[in-house]
Amino acid sequence: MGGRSTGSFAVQTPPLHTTELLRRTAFNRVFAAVYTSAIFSLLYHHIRTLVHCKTIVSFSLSFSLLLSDVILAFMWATAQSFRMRPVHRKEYPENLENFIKPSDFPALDVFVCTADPYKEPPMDVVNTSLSVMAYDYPTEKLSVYVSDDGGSALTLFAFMEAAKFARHWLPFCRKKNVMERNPDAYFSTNYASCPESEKIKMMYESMKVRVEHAVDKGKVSEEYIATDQEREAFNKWAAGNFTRQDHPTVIQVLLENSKNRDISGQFMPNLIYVSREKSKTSPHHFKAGALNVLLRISATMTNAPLVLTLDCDMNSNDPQTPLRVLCYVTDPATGSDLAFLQFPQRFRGLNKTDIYASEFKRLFLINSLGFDGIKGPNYVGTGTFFSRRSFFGSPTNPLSPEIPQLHPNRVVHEPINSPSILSLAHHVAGCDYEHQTNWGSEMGFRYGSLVEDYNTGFRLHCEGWRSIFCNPDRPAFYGDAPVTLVDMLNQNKRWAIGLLEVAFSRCSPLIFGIKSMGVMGLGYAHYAFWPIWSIPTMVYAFLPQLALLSGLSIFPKVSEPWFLIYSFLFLGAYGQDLSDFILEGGTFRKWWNDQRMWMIRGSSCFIFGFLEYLLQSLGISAFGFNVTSKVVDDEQSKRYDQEIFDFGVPSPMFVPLTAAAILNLFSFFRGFLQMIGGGDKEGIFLQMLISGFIMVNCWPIYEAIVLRSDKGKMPAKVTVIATFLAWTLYAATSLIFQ
Ligand SMILES: O=c1ccn([C@@H]2O[C@H](COP(=O)(O)OP(=O)(O)O[C@H]3O[C@H](CO)[C@@H](O)[C@H](O)[C@H]3O)[C@@H](O)[C@H]2O)c(=O)[nH]1
Ligand SMILES: [Mn+2]
Repeated sequence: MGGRSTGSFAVQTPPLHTTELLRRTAFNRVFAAVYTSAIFSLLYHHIRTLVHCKTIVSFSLSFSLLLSDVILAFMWATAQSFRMRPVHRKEYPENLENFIKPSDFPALDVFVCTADPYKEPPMDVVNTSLSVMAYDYPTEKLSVYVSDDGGSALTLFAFMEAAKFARHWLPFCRKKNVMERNPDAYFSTNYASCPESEKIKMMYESMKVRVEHAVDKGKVSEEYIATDQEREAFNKWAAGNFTRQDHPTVIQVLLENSKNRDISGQFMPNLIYVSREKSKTSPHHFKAGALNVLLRISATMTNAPLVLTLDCDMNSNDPQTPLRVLCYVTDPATGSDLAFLQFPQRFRGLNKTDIYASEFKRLFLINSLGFDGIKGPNYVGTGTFFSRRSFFGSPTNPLSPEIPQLHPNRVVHEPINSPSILSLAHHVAGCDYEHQTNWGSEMGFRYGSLVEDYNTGFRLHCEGWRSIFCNPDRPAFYGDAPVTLVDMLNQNKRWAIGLLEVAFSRCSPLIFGIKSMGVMGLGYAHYAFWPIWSIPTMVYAFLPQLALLSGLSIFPKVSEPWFLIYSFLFLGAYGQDLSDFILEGGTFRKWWNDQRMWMIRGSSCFIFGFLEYLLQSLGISAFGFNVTSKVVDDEQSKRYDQEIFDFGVPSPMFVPLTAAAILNLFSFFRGFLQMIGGGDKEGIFLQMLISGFIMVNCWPIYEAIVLRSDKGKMPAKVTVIATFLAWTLYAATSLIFQ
């Protein structure tokens, strides 16, 4: 950080940001060395056993254990990239005034994506957008673009209403210095009640009633349409052949910052509704496609150098967030190779011990701190401030877009609502526009994976861009996490498929990634191969138990030194995981639930993701982006708040999970009988430990099968199929293990 001299005294300019290496780094490195030796000795043990196998059965058993442990070792080794150099950063937005005047702030384009008015209620999208429109940022530099992939008049209507409400809401927030600028969140807290706030609340409630009424009816009533201009906009839907998958582009400028003023007389930010052209014959590339259209439309209208991407549920919780971003962006020391700043995904309304581990503390926080000490965190799709330039080639090798109007350096002079701009905007939103261009491959958000966020961040890092992790004490954003098990598993299955698409692509992190960026590539490979976690999970959930049921001992005896290696490897990995978790503000109960969810993912959504990916690769089936529902019924949310697992909606993904639970129970009791009956105790001790540990983890499943009678209990169908599966496995293996 540079100094500044005042008169004859050299005064240190107060810093904009600081970075501190975490204290646990040294320990992490030593521990990694010790743990590596333990892994190698275990692998040696496995290979030795394998060589001495005399039968096919014992060979396959040993081979499965070896394969599982090799995969676990791979996961562990690649995860070390997150442990070698973790850092904490701090920003000091209060010092910003020493460096830059508000009139020199860079412009900011905010992208909000939504895709389905029934899974993502338009009122939620509106709340998210209002929360960023109310940022403490010069309004003439702020634009909010909403992408509606649902192509819904209901969402447009909600935004027409929001534009009117914003005229009151924005000055109110400024005047009262409200921190919570998402009206829904504000009015559900203990806000300071006064005549003015009550008046605004009434307006908010009546807007909500109109929007929800329209959503319930599935159309916008005549009485709600106020002007000819609005009617004209809705006429596009009335034309008859307008469907979600097939419709022309709709671009509606709802607020213009050189024209529209709020009730206090201040100009408003730009607000633009976009629903890109869709046609059944052109691929639309889901969210990445939507974001690229917004990149181009915003280029024609405002072309701000800073771009914030948000999911429709991710609303702002701190109006000063853009100022934190400026702490890095305006600092000359930051360098011109900064592609994006990532804020962690945080979630509103998680239950106390986070039973579905939706917080993803490792993914969104711990590992991001680790990456931050190297080249920076991976992009997680939302809460991300990009430099527009980073979408157009590497830091040293810029790519020119196919038309000059999209160039990231261009300054737009015309008003956004002028006919020439609008016609260009429609042109770049067309579904054939990207034909034979670099969009999605070298330019913009990258295609080819259902986790476009992971893929795009990965490719940017490979190109030589950096990123920064920004994790202020007051969370910058809050989003929604799925509150039913099946929603969570479906979301994670989509991620698994998307990750495998990158893992086995031309630019696999394992080869291309490590070649381009060393240790960072390892971290990316760790994520790409997440789904293969299902292999060791399934092996350890079934194999020792099936062996136990046949009275077969497959692990070292307690008295053998190899037993110590096993114990060290297990306790070491779990212990370090727990300590990372606690050091970053977690609790023991949350950690416990987190490790349980990893077992559950490994034996449900990851296997199914794996299979679906295979089927797609063989051309047998195709998958899409199945949007996570942000609506919950009261009963489900009650169960969630009571921390009860929700198996209510049957899913094939529950079957392996339930089969494992049943099998572990039986094998444990079989082993227990053997032990008290004076059989071999030492030989089956480890198998008993594993079964016992899994059983403790499976408690919610036993409860859901036997003890519960509410609607979230295990569907009988699943229990029957799982029991049959467990029994078949037992019958088959007991023949083989003879
Ligand atoms: O065709 C589509 C599909 C989705 N979306 C939007 O993408 C966002 C994320 O969708 P969601 O169903 O909430 O997915 P999640 O799995 O919860 O999201 C995580 O994972 C996604 C990648 O799978 C990332 O894009 C997200 O940013 C990240 O939060 C939402 O705003 C959607 O409206 C679109 O705009 N168009
Ligand atoms: Mn989401």
